[in-house]
Amino acid sequence: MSRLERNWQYAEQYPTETDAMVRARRLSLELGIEPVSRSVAAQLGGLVAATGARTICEIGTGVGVSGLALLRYAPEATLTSIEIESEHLRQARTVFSEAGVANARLRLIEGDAGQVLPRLNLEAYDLVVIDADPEHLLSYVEHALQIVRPGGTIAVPGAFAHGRVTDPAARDIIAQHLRDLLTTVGDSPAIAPVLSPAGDGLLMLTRLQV
Ligand SMILES: C[S@@+](CC[C@H](N)C(=O)[O-])C[C@H]1O[C@@H](n2cnc3c(N)ncnc32)[C@H](O)[C@@H]1O
Repeated sequence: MSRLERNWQYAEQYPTETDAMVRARRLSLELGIEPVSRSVAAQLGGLVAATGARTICEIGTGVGVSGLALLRYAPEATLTSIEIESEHLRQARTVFSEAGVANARLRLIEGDAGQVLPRLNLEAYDLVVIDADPEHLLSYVEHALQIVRPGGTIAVPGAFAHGRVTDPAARDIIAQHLRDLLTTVGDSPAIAPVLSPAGDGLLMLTRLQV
């Protein structure tokens, strides 16, 4: 194992999670739903804590691992989370309930993000997390830039597409979309981009107040 791999593995194993997060992660893996990794969960929770985010929107609830991380350090925050699979949402409701998250802090929307995002209020969210349907990522980022407030952040776990983005031989559409996105935001005067190697890559785009 190389030094960089050791560092990555150490960072992945470092975060401690609540019992509810551990249970949700186990359930997610049992159901074949890929949750955010431990270090990505920690970075999302840390981002909320650092920025004081109160209004959070997420695409891809899964069974709620990322949702629990987003709400972990922010008792005042509310989470709007969009999920296309009713069974995933049903499991997520149980996960949030067993974790003691009050219903008033949650708006769980069953539907296709492509249909739901245009209905959300403009500039209403401090943080938008996109963790679903990578084929439509570029469109989701465009919508997210509309609903996030100036100074707010869009977070994209899975930014390396299971390592394909960094593999020059990988030419599939999702890897290409992600490379296009990384190039576009890297040059944008309106966005501060940060690419973390946590998990499978975590891209964080802060909408500048220009
Ligand atoms: C990678 S999993 C999300 C994991 C979750 N963020 C977590 O960490 O626990 C992606 C989820 O997005 C959902 N999904 C896929 N396509 C979608 C779409 N078009 N709109 C909304 N949700 C979608 C899937 O059903 C799946 O539950």
